[in-house]
Amino acid sequence: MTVAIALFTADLRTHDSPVLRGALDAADQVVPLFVLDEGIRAAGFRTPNRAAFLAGCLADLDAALRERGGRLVIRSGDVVREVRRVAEETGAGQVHVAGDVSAFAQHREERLRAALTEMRRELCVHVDAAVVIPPGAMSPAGKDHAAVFTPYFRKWSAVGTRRPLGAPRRVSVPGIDSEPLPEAAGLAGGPPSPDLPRGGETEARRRLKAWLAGPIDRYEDLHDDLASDATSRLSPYLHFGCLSPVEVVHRARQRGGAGAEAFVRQVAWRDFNRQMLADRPDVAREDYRHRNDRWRPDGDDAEAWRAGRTGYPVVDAAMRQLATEGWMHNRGRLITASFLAKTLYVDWRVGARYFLDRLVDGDVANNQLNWQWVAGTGAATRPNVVLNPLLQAKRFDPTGDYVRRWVPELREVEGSAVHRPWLLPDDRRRRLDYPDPIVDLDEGLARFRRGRAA
Ligand SMILES: Cc1cc2nc3c(=O)[nH]c(=O)nc-3n(C[C@H](O)[C@H](O)[C@H](O)COP(=O)(O)OP(=O)(O)OC[C@H]3O[C@@H](n4cnc5c(N)ncnc54)[C@H](O)[C@@H]3O)c2cc1C
Repeated sequence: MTVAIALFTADLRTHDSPVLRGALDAADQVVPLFVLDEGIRAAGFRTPNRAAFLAGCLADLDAALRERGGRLVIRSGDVVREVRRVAEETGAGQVHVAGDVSAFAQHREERLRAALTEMRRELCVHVDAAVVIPPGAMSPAGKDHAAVFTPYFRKWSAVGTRRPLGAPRRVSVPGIDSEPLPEAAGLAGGPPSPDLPRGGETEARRRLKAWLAGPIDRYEDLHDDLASDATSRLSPYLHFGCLSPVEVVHRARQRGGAGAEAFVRQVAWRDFNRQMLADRPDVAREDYRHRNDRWRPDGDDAEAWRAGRTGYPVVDAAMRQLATEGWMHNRGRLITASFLAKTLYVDWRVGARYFLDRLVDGDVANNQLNWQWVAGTGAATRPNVVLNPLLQAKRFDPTGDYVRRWVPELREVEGSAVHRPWLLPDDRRRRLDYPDPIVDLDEGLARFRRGRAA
């Protein structure tokens, strides 16, 4: 009886899982293993929202494997030590794992290879299943990344993708001890956001099916409209690998139409950011293009921003959406990031850290590089553009419904007047428990230009 280990990392699913399929094809029995590694925890799972979501993903993966006659084996500790132990306990001759270009995963792969070679076992590294087209497939991995999205996307669209794999029918697991499934509270201190989405492949597939059945057709027209909430909300499921991006793109293309095309283009941004980070791991902390900014440090302004009390309703609405759902609309992310980095001229790293702490889809490549894009230190071709929150509100929340949904203090203010509460008659204004703007937009703009020009 031969045994192989399928080591799950950022691919917490049974459908289109090259790792699970590879292990099943190679051996009679498979150990589906997830290691709660100290390194993973330090790298970001300690945040309550992502910890709660991860706990949901693992419970769902275990249930899916049980339906197929197997189960998930959980271990805690150093991933290499635990893989060695499981290989010794079960006599597994191979370990299957997904390729991953992040510095953390590369280090893990090197250590696994060394340990398994010493044990005369084999490490089988599969395609990077977290992206559609892995960084090395269009240009050598870790070299010569594309710095401009449009030509990258043209090339990306021309590369064929592999066909998604189905889920296995049966998974036979050898007798082996497992720790209990982790509880969210045990993974991270502090409660998650109250309206956090539920983690796991089942919920991911339900959402994808519903999305493809109709709403995707409105995506091109409505994806920027804050109140319509007309985006897929698939980002946390893609981040944790509950959904394969290859399958998502494949099915969207099958569906076809302008909405699907616009949606696929957006999914390509994940691959674009990942290939940049693969080549420039320093951009997680350092400017991609250094511009001698005289950033202001964390302080009262940033605190008002975090609390959703800046006095600019559209900014505050988006920050409160983040606090409540652990997720924020992309247009909200653009407005709030521009407000912090350019209007308040606070170091983009302060905002990026807060987003990473709260976002259930928080992801180093997508978060840091989007922050840098907005702050003007990233790949944006117009780095000095400042998003005026009042103009953004007029365009992307013309009725004011998004603000009224998230800022209860302003719920009684009708129409677009909700975006400028300081213009209300004095007696009405006084009755609202809502702050005056913490910054004058023109002064903010002048400060940004002075700082950047210096
Ligand atoms: C300052 C800032 C920080 C961000 N931080 C993150 C982050 O940590 N994690 C994250 O997944 N996305 C991040 N984004 C990108 C984007 O806002 C989210 O991916 C999107 O809002 C998720 O919602 P959705 O699934 O409904 O997206 P949809 O509009 O339905 O898009 C489909 C998918 O495409 C991908 N996508 C869409 N836009 C982008 C983008 N600009 N960059 C990368 N991928 C994209 C996502 O995986 C998304 O699920 C950030 C954007 C900004 C401006």
